[in-house]
Amino acid sequence: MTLPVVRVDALMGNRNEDAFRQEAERLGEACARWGFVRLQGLPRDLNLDRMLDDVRSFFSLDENIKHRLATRHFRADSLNRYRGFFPAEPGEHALKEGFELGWSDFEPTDSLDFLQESNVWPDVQPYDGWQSSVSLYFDQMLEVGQVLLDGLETYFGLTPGRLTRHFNNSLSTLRMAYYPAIDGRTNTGKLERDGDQVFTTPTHTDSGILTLLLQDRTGGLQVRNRQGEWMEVEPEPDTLIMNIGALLEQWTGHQLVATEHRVRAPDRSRYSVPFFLEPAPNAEVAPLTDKADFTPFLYEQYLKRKLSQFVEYQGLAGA
Ligand SMILES: O=C(O)CCC(=O)C(=O)O
Ligand SMILES: [Fe+2]
Repeated sequence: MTLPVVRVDALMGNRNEDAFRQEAERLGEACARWGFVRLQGLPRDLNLDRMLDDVRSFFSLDENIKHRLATRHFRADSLNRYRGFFPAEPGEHALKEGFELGWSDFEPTDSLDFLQESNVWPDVQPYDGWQSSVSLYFDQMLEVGQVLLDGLETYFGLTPGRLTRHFNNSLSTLRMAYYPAIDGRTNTGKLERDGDQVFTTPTHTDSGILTLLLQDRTGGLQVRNRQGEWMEVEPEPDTLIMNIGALLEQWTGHQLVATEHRVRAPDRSRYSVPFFLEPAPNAEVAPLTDKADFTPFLYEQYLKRKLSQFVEYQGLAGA
């Protein structure tokens, strides 16, 4: 069994209305049934191989350069608590390094509110133009995300803009991730296990709206289907994996599902790039369908509550 394919080109640009409706229906059904989709027919100017090269070159930077970007949880004198680098922590529940960025246009401010936190960038770039290449990828993910939301509006018969309008000034996060190879000497302490398999990202659902995942050719991503069986999502060229987050599940009254997934520990280095599409802080989350029944709230309230559950973010202003 493989995940359904949705063609992004059918949902974009000079679109043919019939093809658009048909693809929006496929997208909605796949998100309702699986919560996971393979995206193909991606924009021509989106260069996935280049992004993976950019990620590998970031993690090959000198350790000191990366550590200067670490968040305060890992580096006491850091000004950043939200956006930045996190090192691998052998013995913990996950085993990966990461570097997280938000919307590239945030200006540095001295506000204590982490929602105002600006990006940090390496003081030595892997190559000239690396930062603009990564920023371009961020903008392209935001655009693909909007195209998909546009399709979901059609699937649910919503007024155009009902969802998409909440994504200007988005709080979306781009994460570059590096999973070191594990071997017999690795401290696998608290890592999740299932039979003889070990997982460097434990079973979870994503918390936001939707995730656009680029993975290299190593493999290891597993998704739990409706029967409760784990299936492997094989890497494929020119493909992104999309999955629904818990907030969109709630927003749609559980008509779309946030599906559990996990990542098996690799025996060689693995690189992946999840882009977590998130609304603007002041987006009002109010029932989207008549199946949804909850009191409206602002996205920033949800985010602060979520983050306060993660030890890395303890002490965030207002969290
Ligand atoms: O690295 C991956 O392939 C997926 C990671 C993931 O599920 C996550 O960061 O939420
Ligand atoms: Fe995830």
